[in-house]
Amino acid sequence: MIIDKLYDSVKDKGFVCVGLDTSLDYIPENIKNKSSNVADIVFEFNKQIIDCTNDITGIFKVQIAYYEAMGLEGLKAYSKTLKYLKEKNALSIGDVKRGDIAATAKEYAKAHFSGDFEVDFITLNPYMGYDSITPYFDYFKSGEKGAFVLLRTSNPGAKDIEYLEYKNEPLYYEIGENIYKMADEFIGECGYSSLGFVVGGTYSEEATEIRERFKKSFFLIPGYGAQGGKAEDIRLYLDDFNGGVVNSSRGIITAYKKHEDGENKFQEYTRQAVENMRNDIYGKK
Ligand SMILES: O=C(O)c1cc(=O)[nH]c(=O)n1[C@@H]1O[C@H](COP(=O)(O)O)[C@@H](O)[C@H]1O
Repeated sequence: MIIDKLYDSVKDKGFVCVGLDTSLDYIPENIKNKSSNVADIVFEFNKQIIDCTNDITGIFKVQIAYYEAMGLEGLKAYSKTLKYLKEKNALSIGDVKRGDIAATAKEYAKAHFSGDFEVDFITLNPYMGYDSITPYFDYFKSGEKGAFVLLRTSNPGAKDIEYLEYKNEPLYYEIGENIYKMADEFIGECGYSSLGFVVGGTYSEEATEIRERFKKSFFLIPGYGAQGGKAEDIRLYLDDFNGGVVNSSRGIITAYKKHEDGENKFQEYTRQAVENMRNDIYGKK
């Protein structure tokens, strides 16, 4: 199961998930000056990040919106980045947050689990119902692919719908419990399922309860860094520093901007940002 690969990767390389949310605004001038082609510039930036962090990064998450916003050139860079990750034996999450009727979902599955945009995991939005999630199951059964379904997100608007009261508790528990049952079919040797959840690291009130109730769920935990998620809160969602990956995007890929000599030492500062994040969450600083 793909989740066993992720579990082993976290064991070897740690729980950090580097987010390649690449906007042209984030790219140092000296990389921009290397080419006039947008796809090449974006890929070169991502490649440099991957090269200097791969040995301390459990998985990379590539947020497709940033690439779509750049049109066809952006999607070329998206595809090239995913191929490069594969070449480097790095695992990938395509952050596509899909959710649609079954017939369309089947096409999304094909689009992101094969071909030009193939990734190991994708993100899914369950709010159109369970028939928007089940069309991906054949890929999970194959053992090759997995997904993270939004459970309780990191944004302030999470309160608007996810927290609506249902059977005396927030609605996301009801959705979570139903998907958790389905996820039982895809449990790997590591004890976690290839169908996991996205849990925002910006809230901690229910962290212990969430970890306890969804014991066999692997979590994608965004919100550290730019969104202010705290190490002590995020730790609660992990299980012995595994069982989840902690994403930071802007906090890592724009870290170099905080230094006067940042452009010249782009890779050094990027790696340092991952190391600092690891140490912070491990409680070493
Ligand atoms: O599914 C996600 O990855 C996600 C869920 C969520 O609840 N909150 C959240 O921020 N994300 C994503 O995680 C990344 C966070 O980026 P930074 O805030 O720059 O670290 C972005 O790619 C978001 O789209």
